[in-house]
Amino acid sequence: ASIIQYQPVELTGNGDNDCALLLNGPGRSSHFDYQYNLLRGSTLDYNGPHTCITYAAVNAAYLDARKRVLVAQPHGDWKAEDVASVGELLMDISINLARTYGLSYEDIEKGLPLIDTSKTLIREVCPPYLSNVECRAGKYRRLDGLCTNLEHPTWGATNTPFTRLLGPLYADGMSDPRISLTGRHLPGSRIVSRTMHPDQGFHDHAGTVMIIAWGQFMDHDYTLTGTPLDPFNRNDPEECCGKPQHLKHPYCNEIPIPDDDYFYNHYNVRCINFIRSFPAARPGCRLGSKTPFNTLTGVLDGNTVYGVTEHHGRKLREGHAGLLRMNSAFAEYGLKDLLPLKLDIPDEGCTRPNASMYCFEAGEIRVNEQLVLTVMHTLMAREHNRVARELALVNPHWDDETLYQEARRINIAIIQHITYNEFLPILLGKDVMEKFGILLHKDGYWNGYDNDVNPNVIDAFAAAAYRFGHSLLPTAVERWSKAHKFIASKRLSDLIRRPYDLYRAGVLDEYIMGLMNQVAQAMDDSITQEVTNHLFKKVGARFGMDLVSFNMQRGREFGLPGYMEFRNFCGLPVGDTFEDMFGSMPNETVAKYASIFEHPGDIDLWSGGVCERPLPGSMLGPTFACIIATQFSYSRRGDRFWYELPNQPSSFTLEQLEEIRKARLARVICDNTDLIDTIQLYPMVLPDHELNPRVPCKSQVIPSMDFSKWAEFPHQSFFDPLGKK
Ligand code: HEM
Repeated sequence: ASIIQYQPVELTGNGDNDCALLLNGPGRSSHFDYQYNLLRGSTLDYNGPHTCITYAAVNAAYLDARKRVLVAQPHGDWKAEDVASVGELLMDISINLARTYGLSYEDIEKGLPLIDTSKTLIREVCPPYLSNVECRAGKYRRLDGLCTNLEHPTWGATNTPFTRLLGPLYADGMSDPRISLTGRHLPGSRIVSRTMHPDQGFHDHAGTVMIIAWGQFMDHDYTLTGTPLDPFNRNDPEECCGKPQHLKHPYCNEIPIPDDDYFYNHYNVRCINFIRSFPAARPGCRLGSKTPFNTLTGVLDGNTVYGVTEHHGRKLREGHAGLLRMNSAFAEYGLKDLLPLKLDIPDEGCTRPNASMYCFEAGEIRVNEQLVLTVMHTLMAREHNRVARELALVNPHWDDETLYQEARRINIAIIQHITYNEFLPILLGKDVMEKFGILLHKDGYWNGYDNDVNPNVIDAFAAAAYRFGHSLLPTAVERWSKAHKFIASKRLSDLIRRPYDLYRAGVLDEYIMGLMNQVAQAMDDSITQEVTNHLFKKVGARFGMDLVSFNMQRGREFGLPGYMEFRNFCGLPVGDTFEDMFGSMPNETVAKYASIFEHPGDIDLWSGGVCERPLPGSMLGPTFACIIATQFSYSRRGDRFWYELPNQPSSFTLEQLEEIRKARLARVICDNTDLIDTIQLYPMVLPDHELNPRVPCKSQVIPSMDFSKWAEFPHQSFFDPLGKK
């Protein structure tokens, strides 16, 4: 096979008939042949004459696409739907060129993105944040993540494409959801869900529900896929099932439910609504196949607390003393504040029993997805205000902005430290962390920032691997007393989008006590029916939706290749037959796969990943461990604001860094709750007399940070020993 070479062409005269892209061979097919996906271009014969795609051809495709696609050109912030309109236009142009020139898989994936579209009419509509951002190195990171990397301003920023670990597998080579390697349909997502992921309820041996809470809180720091939303209540549109084609939402990709479904057939449910993701506009508005995009930042930057736009960020602030706005509902009892009420668009992500009940507002829109998550948001918002007050004591001359930014910088460092110091060692285990270079330094600076690492979220992380948490979900969530005694529990589905228990004084602390004392479900193929049959159940309804089906449907519509390809990427043994899988998962699991899939290469990544046997010392099997560790490595090495770094405007002093290293989740809980006075050292693991003892909050076994290390001598003009000013 010949080596494929693409030649992006340097324009000097910018003539319309100059080549924008030279293909080393002729066009091969006038339609997208799924075979090309399978062959991935590797055995194609490229011995023909060169094919030249001219700037004139790109411009013609652009003008043609503009007739079909209405492109948004907002003056202020670019919202996901605005970006998507440009994404749709770019897809239309790419499809047009692919058809005209009969482009192969390889041409679409590697050739089209080489065209410099800033030399075409496309530049008229390219969002400014994707085409020309000037960065200056400052002390504080931007909320939208732009300029995290000074040379590549969009790396890690909001509303930019997910990173592909492997080239996508779309049925049409461009955007249609993946189909079987045989060219036929895959088994429906619900069939995979009910066959492979029934509710068996095994428990983990040591991990507490706090892992789930922190895990989901981290997920919401990382990833929220851009999808169309209902313009009124900002929830997923429900315009797929049962609608005639012409009334369906254009992004519908509904999930059929077989007639014989053991659960949904009782309620005559034959279909579950599902909406596809938006197409991204790539940086520089480059062409290519559909890539979904992330509306959050790829770095860990506490957007859960602070938001990702200036407008939202401002709204969350009190406006003085660097504080975040809170709701002092229990001030009369001397109890700590709750998050503020979500008053605008109150139904967004919130199931309200009546018009006088409100959910909560925080930096991330899914704060009310389930009560336990709301609890974590409350803790970290309280922590911000606690840090801001401490800083004000040592620096009374600091204004609102300085206090806010400094408290934010410290709070983000605390989140990063707890994640890598307490959460990842339990999730991945020390061996995996060592292998992927993500063990923290114990002292001194860590000088590992790498300008060439893009911290954007990996597609397979968002659409599959980091959804491992769905396997840990319990059927009921428990409340415990401060004396570590069980009080009561509530069904998980009754807490999803219904965080109202928190309006009862003292209950937040009881949930936190529960999080630390209740054991999580095992990380395995079994998933609670609370989310496979009852997800987002409406008030009074007896059934809901299926999260496991969503995971599969999302992976397919993202164009994620199958589980086997990711094993291969991770250097793990792969095979062409089901028997080849016996080593990595139980025999019965393999047999069940063989009963529904035609080819082992078709198995969905999320499904295969949760079925793998965990690695020693880890909660995860090798494929998920590899994808998740890769992401956490990118997010550290690609973050110019990472808290351990030296020599950056944002760097802490060594003394301050030593204080940040004292941060512990147990201390955050002790400092930001009302009743809790004893706690195990590592709240994500069950208490144990020897390994994880309970200690009093006031004991210095759980150290506190010393904020005097942030004391700054007032600037000369503030300092007036004679008291004349
Ligand atoms: C009761 C708890 C939870 C509920 C109700 C829930 C529900 C959901 C839903 C509805 C989606 C969107 C599915 C789609 O349309 O593709 C989702 C996505 C996701 N979930 Fe969960 N989830 C929960 C817990 C968790 C946990 C504990 C983790 C991780 C530790 C997690 C990780 C993710 C990730 C990474 C995504 C993809 C986000 C995106 O890019 O849009 N979830 N979850």
